[in-house]
Amino acid sequence: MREQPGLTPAEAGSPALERTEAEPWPTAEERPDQEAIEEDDEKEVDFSFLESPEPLPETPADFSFLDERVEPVETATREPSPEAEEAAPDVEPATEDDHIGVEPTEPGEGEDLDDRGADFSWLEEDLPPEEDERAEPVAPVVPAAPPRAPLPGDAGFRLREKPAIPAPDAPLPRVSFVERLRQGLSRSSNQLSGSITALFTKRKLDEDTLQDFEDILIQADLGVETAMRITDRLSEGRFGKEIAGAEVRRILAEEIEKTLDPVAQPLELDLEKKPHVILVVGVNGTGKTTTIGKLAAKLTRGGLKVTLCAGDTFRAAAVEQLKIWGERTGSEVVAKQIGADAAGLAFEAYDRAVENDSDVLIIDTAGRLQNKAELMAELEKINRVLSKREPDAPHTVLQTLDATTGQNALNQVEIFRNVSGVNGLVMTKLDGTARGGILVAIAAKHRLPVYFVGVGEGIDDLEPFKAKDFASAIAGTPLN
Ligand SMILES: Nc1nc2c(ncn2[C@@H]2O[C@H](COP(=O)(O)OP(=O)(O)OP(=O)(O)O)[C@@H](O)[C@H]2O)c(=O)[nH]1
Repeated sequence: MREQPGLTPAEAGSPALERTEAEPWPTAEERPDQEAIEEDDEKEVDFSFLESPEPLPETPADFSFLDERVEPVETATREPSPEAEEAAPDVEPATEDDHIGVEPTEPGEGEDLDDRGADFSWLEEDLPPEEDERAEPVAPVVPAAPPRAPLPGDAGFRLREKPAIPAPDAPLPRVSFVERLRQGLSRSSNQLSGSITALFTKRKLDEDTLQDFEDILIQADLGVETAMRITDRLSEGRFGKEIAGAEVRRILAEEIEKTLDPVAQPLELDLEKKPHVILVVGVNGTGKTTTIGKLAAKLTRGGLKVTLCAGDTFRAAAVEQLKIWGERTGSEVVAKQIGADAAGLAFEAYDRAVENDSDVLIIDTAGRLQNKAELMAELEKINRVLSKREPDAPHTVLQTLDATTGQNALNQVEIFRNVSGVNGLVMTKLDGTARGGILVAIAAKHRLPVYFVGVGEGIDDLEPFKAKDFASAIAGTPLN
């Protein structure tokens, strides 16, 4: 379009204002309103007309096209074949009795389900295994889109590529217990490995090195006795020679395994004397109740019947916690109100376990009372009372030890062993502790069986204790 001086672009684009060559544009003088237009442009635009109450001028609408005759389009119809006529049943028109269009039922109307004695037993039936019997889903049939012609490279466009959708995370494979033990003990082993590497890099095995090595082992909670034995073993035939860190770790693992091997035993159940009674003792917070739950899970999964006794009548939460474990494992829980006599409760629980034909009775106990003497008196009394029912009961007195407490655990075994005749240990919280070495010191000193180790709070986080796995996890050597 030709340039049109004196007009705003909007006006210039308006067909009403276009002129031909033959009809030249008027000059400013010829257009007296031009000034006014320019003035108006500078002013604020007045949209008040939009709100004007005046009605729009009515132009009579032309609907005459509706009266025009439209020629019918001829369509081909097909008469039913005589065979089809014969086969098709006669369909009567619907009557009111056909109930086409269902009346909504008012709440409360209709049949009374209770009166009919409806059978809901199917609700309790086990669901069939989903995987095997599920029908293959039928994929919807979607017509394939016609292939799109590629845009020419010089067309000035580029098709935006859809960002790649990351594949959903594959379910994490269940980490083996050994792996979890290694992860759990990695703080303990990293500390030890780091010190060993730093000590033995380009250094001959002399008195000072051996002394430093012994100190490292003691700091790792392995105990003086074990530390001295490992140091002696290391110096045999190697004194005055260079030794690699890997070789030191291998010897360390071997010696730890030697110490732990005699105590890594399974918990033996004598079901000739049903119920086998396990009394669980230990300082509060060391994981007694949690360990009882995990043990009950293992036993019930193994097909044994278990009764639990909430003998920690000092702490309400412990009773509740045990009840939850009872529900989870399908074990009956014998409990009483807070402050009840724990020995009396253990006695009743024993009778209940006999009545309900339990294979195993596990008794929880308090870890803390008003004072230590009171706690010890209570534990002694539980033993006494139980032995009235069955001379060998409790058959197992299991002490839980918290791996994070380090050297303290040694003293705890000493005390509980004397008072309640501990004859087996479970070390809990080996996940994430830097003090896992304490188990070696306890094994060396007390020589009590270590039945299980705990590496977490979950139901499956308790595993039989294996000397080789533990030794290689602490020493940081590969498992072979
Ligand atoms: N990380 C970890 N936590 C654990 C483990 N075992 C127990 N716990 C946690 O330690 C805490 C104390 O455990 P409890 O089972 O209540 O200990 P308790 O000895 O019965 O305590 P009291 O009833 O106070 O005597 C809880 O939070 C447990 O979940 C374990 O192996 N690893």
